[in-house]
Amino acid sequence: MTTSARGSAASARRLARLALLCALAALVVLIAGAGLRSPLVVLAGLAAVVLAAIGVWWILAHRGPIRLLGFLLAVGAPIGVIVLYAGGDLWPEVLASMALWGGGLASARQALRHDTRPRPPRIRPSTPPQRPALIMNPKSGGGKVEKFDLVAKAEALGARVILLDTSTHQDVTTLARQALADGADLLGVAGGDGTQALVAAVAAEHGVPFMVIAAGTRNHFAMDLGLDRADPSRSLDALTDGVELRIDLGEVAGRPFVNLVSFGPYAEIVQKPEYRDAKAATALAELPDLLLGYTGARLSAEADGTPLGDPQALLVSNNPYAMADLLAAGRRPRLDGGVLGVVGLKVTGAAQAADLALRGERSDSVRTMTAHEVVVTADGDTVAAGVDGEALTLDTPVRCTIRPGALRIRVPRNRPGVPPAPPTMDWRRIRRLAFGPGDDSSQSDTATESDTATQRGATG
Ligand SMILES: Nc1ncnc2c1ncn2[C@@H]1O[C@H](COP(=O)(O)OP(=O)(O)OP(=O)(O)O)[C@@H](O)[C@H]1O
Repeated sequence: MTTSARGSAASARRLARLALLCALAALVVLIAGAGLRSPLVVLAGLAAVVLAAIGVWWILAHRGPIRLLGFLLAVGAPIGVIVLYAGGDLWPEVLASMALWGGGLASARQALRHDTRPRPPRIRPSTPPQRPALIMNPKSGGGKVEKFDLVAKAEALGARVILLDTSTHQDVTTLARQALADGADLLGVAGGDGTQALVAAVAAEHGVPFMVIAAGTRNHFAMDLGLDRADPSRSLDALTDGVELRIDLGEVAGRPFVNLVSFGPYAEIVQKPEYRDAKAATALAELPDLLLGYTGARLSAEADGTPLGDPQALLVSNNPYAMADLLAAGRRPRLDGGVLGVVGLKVTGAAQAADLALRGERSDSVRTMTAHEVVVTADGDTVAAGVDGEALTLDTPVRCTIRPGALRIRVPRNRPGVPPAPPTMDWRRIRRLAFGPGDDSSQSDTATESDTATQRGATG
């Protein structure tokens, strides 16, 4: 074990012990304050979570009086439990116990982070491009191309800039192919993830490097590449002081994707013409029929031949998302694992909604796996899909595959890097970390010393 790995293991052990201490203190404070009423306090808290989840389900899946009842439950349950604690004069104990429990959770997560060394991507030697061509969308990210003066900065570094004419729909695939025919030796995009995927596919097809300029609104792809999303002009450093990575490219119905394909209610709703003008109202109007299966496509799917049943919603991603993070920022620890991430979700009633609220990703409503091929069928000839944020209608069956290492990607040598994804909570692992024999067989991927050293250099 190296000195830094030993330091990390020691920190993980300290944090795991602190987490257990906080959890124990949370229990002691509660029992000391509430005595025999402690189980009731915990039960009341859990009941509030369950009732609020049922309320949320009724809001989403029903209309009229049941939706109203759902609203009352979702708001009333947390308020009710607060009033109950206040009435029993248990406020200080409950607050202190919750604060300690929160501290315990935070320490536990930190301990797991220290114990997990994500494998850095392998960096390949490469020479700077001589004739880079960058496609820029002046409308992306609310006008970041102009705001960050990207055209002038890129041209000053010797790049040819192709500015999209957003008054009409331009075929970016043809623009990218033309740029290569004109002699470009690197393609890049300052724009949304959908545009990134189309141009990345052309780059992969011709074996030239691709470059991402984080000028979109969400920039999910740029985030998982570890680029600076606050200042897209920093991405241009890849032209002069860059390194090359090899990453995977997803393919759905023969079309490339860099992040995610979604099927189900979300994909159906965003295709409604009225969605652009009234997002929340359209979602609330459409969700009940979609969730209860009265309208919309009934999906069924198979991952590498394993049936996934008939999920209500299905996400297929280019490499799996960190589960603990899926509903938050949505982060993929790596983009070169050579597999698709698959998440199927099925909630058909209030009980399952409550189970999902209590057990999260461990709930029976969630199914996760990795696969090389996912085939999605529906009860119609076509199905709505969101591909890297673009609303599309695809012919069924829809085949999703992955092309491992298909894309050469050039990123700045000095970039913020990918923050480690929040680990899934596992108290048994915390106990082992705190008191088990120290070892270096952590949950890391098998990072080699040289990889780690290169990544440290890469992330500055
Ligand atoms: N190929 C294209 N030709 C012409 N205009 C385009 C093209 N692609 C996108 N646009 C226009 O640019 C706008 C913004 O594009 P895009 O969706 O790529 O960026 P974004 O919304 O900022 O990114 P994100 O995917 O991160 O949300 C679109 O709403 C559309 O008006």
